[in-house]
Amino acid sequence: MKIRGIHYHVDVYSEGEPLVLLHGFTGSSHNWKSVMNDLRNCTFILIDIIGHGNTESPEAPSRYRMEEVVKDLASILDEIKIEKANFLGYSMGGRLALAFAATFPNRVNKLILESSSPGLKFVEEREKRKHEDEKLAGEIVRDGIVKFVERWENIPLFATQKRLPIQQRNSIRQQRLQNSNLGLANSLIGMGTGAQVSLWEELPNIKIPVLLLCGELDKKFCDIAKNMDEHLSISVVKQINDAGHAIHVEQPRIFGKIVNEFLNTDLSVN
Ligand SMILES: C=C(O[C@H]1C=C[C@H](C(=O)CCC(=O)O)[C@@H](C(=O)O)[C@@H]1O)C(=O)O
Repeated sequence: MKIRGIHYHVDVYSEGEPLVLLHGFTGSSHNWKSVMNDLRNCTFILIDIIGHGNTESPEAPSRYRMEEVVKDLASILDEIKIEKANFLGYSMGGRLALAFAATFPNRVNKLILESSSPGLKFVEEREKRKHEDEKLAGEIVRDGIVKFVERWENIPLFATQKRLPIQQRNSIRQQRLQNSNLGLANSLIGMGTGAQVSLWEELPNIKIPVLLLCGELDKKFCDIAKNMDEHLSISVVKQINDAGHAIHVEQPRIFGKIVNEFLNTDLSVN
């Protein structure tokens, strides 16, 4: 569908409560197939984020800025005539889901953030990370997608994925390779962790229920989740045992059970 001048790949599977699923950097909506069967009573709204999957990769990095992409999400919901939805975001997708909730608070029922963050709190760390991401973006364009994916799947954050069956690892690799150099590079430049504004200051203003998921073996993002939990109004942290960063990949059954319980529990405050 054409959204604010960009062709977006959006799949909608209708059954119950609307749930927007937002994948991570280098991912696509295909990543969610392994957990959808475990999620009850959901109308799945699967979106390939700009620069990823079968969604267009515009030339201008500025079009990937978080402020632009949250407007895209609002337009997608308008297009499919859904006023309000639950949101589940993994990693980069979680940063996007949180930015959407902060921008359009009346359009989010419940928020699930898997291994994610509100960005970086201090300008010095943002500038440093922005420089690192821009350097990596340049290497993606210079060296090509194959070399980048080989490098990316071997970063320490994904070490636990080496325990996965080789067929599953190959499937993740093939999906990553479907992305374009330009799309991934511009995604890093436009909406990377260093490029986005800090949402730490927004957390106390988020008045909807938030489930913060982290993998026991991903200490960095468990620390971030626990810190976020201290600033959010209605939140809970669930640390999943024997899982790293991509919990929905490494522990899909437990992931589905926890997400189901959260989505199907009435958390309204009297
Ligand atoms: C390496 C760090 O940050 C990157 C890691 C995770 C994020 C992500 O979306 C990865 C998804 C995947 O490949 O499974 C990514 C992002 O949020 O954009 C970060 O760049 C780190 O140590 O912070």
